[in-house]
Amino acid sequence: MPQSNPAVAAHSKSIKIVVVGAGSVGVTTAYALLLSGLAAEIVLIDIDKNRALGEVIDMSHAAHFAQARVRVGEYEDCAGATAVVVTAGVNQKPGQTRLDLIKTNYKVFKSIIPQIAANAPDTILLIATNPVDVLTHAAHRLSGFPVERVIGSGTAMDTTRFRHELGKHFGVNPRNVHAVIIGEHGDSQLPVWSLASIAGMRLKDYASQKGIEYSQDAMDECAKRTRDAAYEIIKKKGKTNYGVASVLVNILKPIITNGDALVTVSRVGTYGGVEDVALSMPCKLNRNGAHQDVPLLLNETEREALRRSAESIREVLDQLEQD
Ligand SMILES: NC(=O)C1=CN([C@@H]2O[C@H](COP(=O)(O)OP(=O)(O)OC[C@H]3O[C@@H](n4cnc5c(N)ncnc54)[C@H](O)[C@@H]3O)[C@@H](O)[C@H]2O)C=CC1
Ligand SMILES: CC(=O)C(=O)O
Repeated sequence: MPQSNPAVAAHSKSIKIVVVGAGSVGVTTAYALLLSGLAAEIVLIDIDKNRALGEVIDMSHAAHFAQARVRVGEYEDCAGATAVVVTAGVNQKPGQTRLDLIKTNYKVFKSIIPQIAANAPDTILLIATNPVDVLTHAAHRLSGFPVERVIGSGTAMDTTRFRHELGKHFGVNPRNVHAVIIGEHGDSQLPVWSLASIAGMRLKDYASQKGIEYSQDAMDECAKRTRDAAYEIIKKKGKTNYGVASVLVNILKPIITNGDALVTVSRVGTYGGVEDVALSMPCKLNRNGAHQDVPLLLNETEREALRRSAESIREVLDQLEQD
């Protein structure tokens, strides 16, 4: 339902958000955004104009119960957008990794990112298309935008899943679990166990205080279910959409409201000594984009895992740059 918070409503009056890609992720995001009340205007762009139009007609009937206008657009309509969410491209088939999508989706990005940048030179790009880290890097290069204004949804999705798993395990609301997944939104992601806490206590201490059994095996199982969640969902229903749509709206919210929220998103930088790659660390999000002013105190094992994650992304980028 529309937001009743007056501060959010005041921000939202002039907010236009463009969603490129009116497939499953794009329309679920547009719908979640519509119901959030965060935007006054939502524009859908897709190479398949008929598909986008059908979605818009359907969603305009939902807009009746919200406070935003939804319409089909062209790249010229990106002008004045606070953010452009990019969800265009192919998704994984059962058994495929996210990195398997790179060739096809890089081609898609070469056709769409320059058009967005030409029409909306001051906007923020929010990338969801996979492999999201490699494509966040590509979008930075193809747009010429500063790194702060090219944000990949990254491990915001995995962090949400991780908190869900830990919340179930410890019997608390996931919002009260302070734990992050960093690195690649993919197989080399890593949980930051050394900083995970509930009610200000390390997980082991919380378990002991509550008389809950604690084992590293059970924790590793939570991390494994997090890492493999997309594979499992895709095997069963062919795609993922609700989780990512909510995560994208949660990233858009502090951008729209200048909220300074800390979210694990992907951004180009130097990680574990590996230069010029995009991967996720907690960033402060506001109207100017994603800011990496939250240095994590990782232990030696985590620093090494982060370096390996960064190197695996760098290898794909090197390959892409050679092709
Ligand atoms: N970052 C994340 O956490 C997640 C990312 N994804 C990724 O999002 C992407 C989209 O997934 P779905 O929506 O399920 O796919 P989909 O196939 O339902 O939709 C993709 C849409 O992109 C459009 N498209 C393709 N080429 C285009 C172009 N050149 N210009 C404009 N539109 C174009 C298609 O017409 C289609 O409507 C995939 O890469 C998927 O892996 C999916 C879920 C989570
Ligand atoms: C498909 C994907 O990247 C996800 O659901 O995490």
